[in-house]
Amino acid sequence: MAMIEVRELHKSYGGRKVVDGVSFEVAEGEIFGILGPNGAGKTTTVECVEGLRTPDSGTVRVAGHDPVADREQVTLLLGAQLQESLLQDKLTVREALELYAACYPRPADWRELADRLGLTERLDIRFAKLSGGQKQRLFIALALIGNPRAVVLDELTTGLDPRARRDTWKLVEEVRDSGVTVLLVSHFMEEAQRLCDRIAVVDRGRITALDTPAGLIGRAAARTVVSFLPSAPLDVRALGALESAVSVEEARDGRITVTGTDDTTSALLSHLARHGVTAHHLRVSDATLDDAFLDLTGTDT
Ligand SMILES: Nc1ncnc2c1ncn2[C@@H]1O[C@H](COP(=O)(O)OP(=O)(O)OP(=O)(O)O)[C@@H](O)[C@H]1O
Repeated sequence: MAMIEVRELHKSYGGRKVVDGVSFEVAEGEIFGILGPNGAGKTTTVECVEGLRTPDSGTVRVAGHDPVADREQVTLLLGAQLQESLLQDKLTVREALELYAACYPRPADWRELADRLGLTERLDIRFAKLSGGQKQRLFIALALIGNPRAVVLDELTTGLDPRARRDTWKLVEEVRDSGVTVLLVSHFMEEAQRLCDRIAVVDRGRITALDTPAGLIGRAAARTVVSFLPSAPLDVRALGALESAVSVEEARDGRITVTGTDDTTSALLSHLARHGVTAHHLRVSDATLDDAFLDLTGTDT
């Protein structure tokens, strides 16, 4: 049985479809990502999974339970990351952990959890005085305090500096390694690529692709990115006509970037040789999840 199952989920606000037939399953022990541009319907989808919103139609199951009808059961099975506004500024880390632990019949040992999440030194610090990274660590601790089998983490690293973001990613991996299934909402490509076993790309309320990060990248039309500084002026438009070329850009410093497939790279090198142009500072790289995302949604994040 899947840990989380969503079938044909529909939700509208004021007649506007926000979630339009979303279906996916999250297997036990998986980190499953929901990735999409702002307003795509990601939060609405996971709030239906958490039982915070009632779907207009479709079914949602968490370990076989309906989040609306079996609210109490699902609250015990599924930990949810709090929104910042729900914690009082004056509450200390210790008070928050004790308070939330008291809400569950079989809570985790909050001292152990604080230790795992690097919060032991911060126990007497008030919430308002914590750094962004420390707040997020506290939210992860609170999501895990009821010993859930799965957690929903929504835009966990938004607003964090790169270092704190990487530390948080490590924690999410540790959470998965401890046997907890993770449903992660993100609009950071790098985050999804690094953490997720599978990703559903959501655009305007629909899933446009569902695959492993490598599968999504492979599916994108553009797979190879070549950039170079030409030794002599080049007709940039002619490069756009090369086999399977998807885009050609010329930067202000004269660097040209051609996106396409391996065939485009071969055609480009032959083209340069024919025109007696040398490619200085040549870089060839595989497309990233960013490129795949643009292909699959037609939008940037
Ligand atoms: N309670 C509500 N009433 C009306 N419209 C809403 C409500 N909640 C969300 N919306 C709208 O529904 C759309 C989808 O919102 P949602 O938060 O699910 O998207 P999202 O993909 O999580 O976006 P973001 O990354 O910006 O959080 C947005 O246009 C949002 O303004």
